[in-house]
Amino acid sequence: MEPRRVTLADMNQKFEHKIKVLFQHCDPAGIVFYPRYFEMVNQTVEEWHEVGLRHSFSQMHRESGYGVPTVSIGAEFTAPSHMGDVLTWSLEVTKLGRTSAHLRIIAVCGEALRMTATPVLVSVHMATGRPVPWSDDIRARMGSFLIAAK
Ligand SMILES: CC(C)(COP(=O)(O)OP(=O)(O)OC[C@H]1O[C@@H](n2cnc3c(N)ncnc32)[C@H](O)[C@@H]1OP(=O)(O)O)[C@@H](O)C(=O)NCCC(=O)NCCSC(=O)c1cc(O)c2ccccc2c1O
Repeated sequence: MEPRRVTLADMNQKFEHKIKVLFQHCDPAGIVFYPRYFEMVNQTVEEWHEVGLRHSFSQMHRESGYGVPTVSIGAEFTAPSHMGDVLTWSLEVTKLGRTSAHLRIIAVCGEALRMTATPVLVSVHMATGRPVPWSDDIRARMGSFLIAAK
């Protein structure tokens, strides 16, 4: 069957979830330590797979036999976060390649931007560690989070 094309009407979805900043995330200065932000970025990617793409990480790794390592990541820390802050994380796809997906993930607290991460994930076959094209199904689901070129 011909894979369904992603149309403009399908695009521009944004995945959102919230993470409360806990004591375990903070350094002695009382602000979120940057490796913890990267864990939250990872958590956002996992939640997106589970809820947004309806293809959980356990399904992907244990049943489908592929993974999505990060080949590149940019990060900008705009303002500090403190214990008790509730961060709203949102994720969009900025580019969908043959085997790669470029993401923009931002964390805000209320209206205030705290961090922006721009990871590039690559679909790899777990047994070989080599890139494999996205399946038509996952490509179509990821396509709905693709932001239209401005
Ligand atoms: C990932 C690799 C196997 C890719 O190998 P290679 O670069 O040789 O492949 P290609 O040249 O064919 O390129 C494939 C594809 O990637 C794009 N690309 C390659 N390099 C870059 C780059 N620097 N920036 C942007 N894009 C790049 C290229 O354009 C191709 O795209 P197409 O769409 O055109 O097909 C190999 O690079 C590799 O194995 N790298 C090491 C990966 C790694 O170890 N990362 C750190 C650890 S990963 C990790 O800890 C991790 C754990 C998790 O639990 C995660 C959970 C959720 C998300 C991420 C997780 C995660 O990253």
